[in-house]
Amino acid sequence: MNLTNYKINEFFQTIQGEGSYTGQPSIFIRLQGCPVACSWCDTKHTWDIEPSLEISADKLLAKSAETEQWSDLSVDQILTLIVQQKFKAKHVVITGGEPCMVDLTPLCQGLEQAGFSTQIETSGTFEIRTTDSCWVTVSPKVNMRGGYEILSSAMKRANEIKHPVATEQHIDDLKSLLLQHKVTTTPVYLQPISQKQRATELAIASCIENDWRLSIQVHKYIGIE
Ligand SMILES: C[S@@+](CC[C@H](N)C(=O)[O-])C[C@H]1O[C@@H](n2cnc3c(N)ncnc32)[C@H](O)[C@@H]1O
Ligand SMILES: Nc1nc2[nH]cc(C(=O)O)c2c(=O)[nH]1
Ligand code: SF4
Ligand SMILES: [Mg+2]
Repeated sequence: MNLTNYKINEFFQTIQGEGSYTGQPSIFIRLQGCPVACSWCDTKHTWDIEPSLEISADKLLAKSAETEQWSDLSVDQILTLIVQQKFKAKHVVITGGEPCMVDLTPLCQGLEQAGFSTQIETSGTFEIRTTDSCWVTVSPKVNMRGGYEILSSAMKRANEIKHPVATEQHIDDLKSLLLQHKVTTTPVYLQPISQKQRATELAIASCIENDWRLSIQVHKYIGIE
């Protein structure tokens, strides 16, 4: 029995739309809570953990819109829900919010023992606690509110770095970060912020210039979750 609990904002099956796993059928587990406060964040409804907004697992599954409501579920409950929902995907993406505010090891262990591959999406501002086999996507947030710094251990653990960009400053920030943390072999993706045309053009040009890869949030272009 694994009774570690996680605060979950959303739980759904879709196609991974970002990074190396783009196109992979995936079950998404979106955790509640993030203090990093990126101004352009597309999941601001996950920032606060408001005790009065706790809901049951049934209500979580019935959610049809993005809300700040969350549900407190154990690893065993999560595994049961995956079976009940008849989800077919074999890959699980744990995102947020900032999932690394909590220890993800019990959740990833439980999922991997049940036959799933696991991936986490993180800002790299908290220690990454997960299994060795988990695929870690670090999307560094430089100089965010509260003075969050990217942990050197997160940059080392990253299987891929996915940097949101809209301005030349973001490109310069990324170059400094890669130099500072001596990143040479980890695949680097640029992700245009909010599908903006200028951001996309900048990302394309910078990918070609630096031999980085482009991640365009495919799900937003095709109108899926
Ligand atoms: C919502 S975050 C949650 C996980 C974690 N807090 C993080 O920032 O990596 C998931 C991914 O979406 C990216 N993202 C958030 N808002 C975005 C936006 N408006 N445009 C492009 N990417 C965005 C983040 O950089 C991150 O790679
Ligand atoms: N389809 C889809 N792919 C994604 N990849 C990362 C996402 C995220 O919000 O972390 C995300 C998301 O919200 N939807
Ligand atoms: S770290 Fe992630 S979830 Fe938190 S504000 Fe930034 S993009 Fe949003
Ligand atoms: Mg998203």
